Amino acid sequence: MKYGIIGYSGRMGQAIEKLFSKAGHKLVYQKDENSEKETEKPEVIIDFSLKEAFPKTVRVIEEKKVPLVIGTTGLDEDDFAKLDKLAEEVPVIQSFNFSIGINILSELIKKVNQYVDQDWDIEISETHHRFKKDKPSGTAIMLGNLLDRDIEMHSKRLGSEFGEHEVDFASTGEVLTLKHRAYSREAFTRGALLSAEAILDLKPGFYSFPEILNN
Ligand SMILES: NC(=O)C1=CN([C@@H]2O[C@H](COP(=O)(O)OP(=O)(O)OC[C@H]3O[C@@H](n4cnc5c(N)ncnc54)[C@H](O)[C@@H]3O)[C@@H](O)[C@H]2O)C=CC1
Ligand SMILES: O=C(O)C1=N[C@H](C(=O)O)C[C@H](O)C1
Repeated sequence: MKYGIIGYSGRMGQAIEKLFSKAGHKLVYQKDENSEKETEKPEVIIDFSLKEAFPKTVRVIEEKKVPLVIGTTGLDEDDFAKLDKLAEEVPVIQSFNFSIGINILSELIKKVNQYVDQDWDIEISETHHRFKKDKPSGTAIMLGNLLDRDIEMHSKRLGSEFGEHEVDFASTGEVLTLKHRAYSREAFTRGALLSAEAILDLKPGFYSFPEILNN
């Protein structure tokens, strides 16, 4: 597969290239804040850049009309409206967290949510590396949106932590804690690879990562 990366020089861009080349795929397009290089037209573009890069990502996909796998966080409703527009022309797979574990955690949270009433306190904590620009994480926001109330979020920025998310449910007599921790960026790049390979067979439309996992 010929693929492109927007956010090539970043932590995720570099991790994507490492896993994709191991899988035998060919990098033909790369874009960063101040550079862009294309040797052939890509069959799919992977975006792990930044919120401020998003308008340019939209323009690149509008121009190249190729499928998009996007993991960039910090996107707002207007950005999602632009993704929906792109998805009229090409398949788009979006996830704030491409790890299998977080998608399992999401299902567990939906289950617990059926049992806890207003007598239970619920709080979410996330820990990431010191260089992460957005706070709270996109994953924490996504997990919070699975619950039927506004959730207190706590963020730590420590060293080179790859990503830890903890959801605590507490009544006055007990605490139930669900936690996921990434030990490597491969936790995310594996899901991005699965999505990039799957998207080649998809019709135009907006797809979540769970939809790809369940296929
Ligand atoms: N969905 C998921 O599974 C995951 C999502 N992420 C998200 O991916 C994004 C990138 O994370 P990192 O690689 O750690 O960040 P980073 O800061 O290491 O890399 C950001 C990249 O974006 C590029 N960039 C910045 N402005 C740009 C612009 N205007 N045009 C094009 N490129 C531009 C930079 O050159 C750099 O290559 C973040 O939003 C992060 O939250 C990170 C890990 C997993
Ligand atoms: O910036 C990161 O590293 C990560 N960001 C994503 C997020 O904001 O949820 C996903 C993962 O936790 C790693």
